Amino acid sequence: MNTNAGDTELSPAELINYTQYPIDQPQDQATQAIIRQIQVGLAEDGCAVVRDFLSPEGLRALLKEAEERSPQAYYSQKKDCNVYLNEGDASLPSDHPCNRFLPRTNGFITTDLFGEETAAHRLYFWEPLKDFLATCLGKEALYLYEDPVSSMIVNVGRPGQQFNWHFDTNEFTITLLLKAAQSGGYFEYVPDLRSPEDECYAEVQKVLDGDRSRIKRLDLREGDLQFFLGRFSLHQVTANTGDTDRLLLIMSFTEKPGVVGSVARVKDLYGKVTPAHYASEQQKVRADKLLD
Ligand SMILES: O=C(O)CCC(=O)C(=O)O
Ligand SMILES: [Fe+2]
Repeated sequence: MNTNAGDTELSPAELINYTQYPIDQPQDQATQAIIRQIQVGLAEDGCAVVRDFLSPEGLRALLKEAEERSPQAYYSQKKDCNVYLNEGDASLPSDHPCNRFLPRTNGFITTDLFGEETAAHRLYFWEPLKDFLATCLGKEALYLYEDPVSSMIVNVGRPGQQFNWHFDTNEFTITLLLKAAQSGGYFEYVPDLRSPEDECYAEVQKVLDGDRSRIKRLDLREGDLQFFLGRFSLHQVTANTGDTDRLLLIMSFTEKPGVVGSVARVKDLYGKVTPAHYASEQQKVRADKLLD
């Protein structure tokens, strides 16, 4: 029984636009076509959008859950962040990307606020979704991001709020836009700005210095699914210039099992850490040696 929605509980397949995207049937022609579309998008610019991925009922249920929880969103005390969302590096010059701090004012509804009874939880833990994403990425398997605070979250962008240029900890993210900003609140990104082998500091610096030549802006609409490689593509959300909140559901996946965010980053962004964060600090699992 769904105690939140007060109406019939929707199955994961009912949350999505299943007729168009029967993703639990990998051999279906429609699924094959959408996999190809995503693969082309990812290869061309590290990002792909699936229009109207959510069913109208699914969008309604997920939005309702997010709106109910948005008063509990966490807003960091620290408002100036670098692209690595870490403390910076005093041994480097002040204009080095590690020491360039920009305003970040958005908030997050964290994973722990979405119990097992929620539609968001059901969708995130739906095995066919994970398998579908792995196929799109040409990987044998994909793993849920095991961070108990930030694996599946909602980014809340109130009027005036923004999220600075940054890289994610986890490799793959899907986002579902639940409520668009009336104006502003654009997702902008630079595909593949860094690679697992190279931080590409000079290229990061150019973006921070205002070079927009490599920047792409996404046309994302409510109910769309965005497929994104956030560990390698620098990205930001521009200021919400409308009068209503922008709400975006984020589900994260990793290449290796057992990835958990760093204590400092998670505490700062999401306001809480768990014993799992401290445990993973001793034995950090990452598929590369990049900063996060
Ligand atoms: O809100 C968005 O579109 C992206 C949020 C994001 O980049 C993040 O939470 O790491
Ligand atoms: Fe991000």
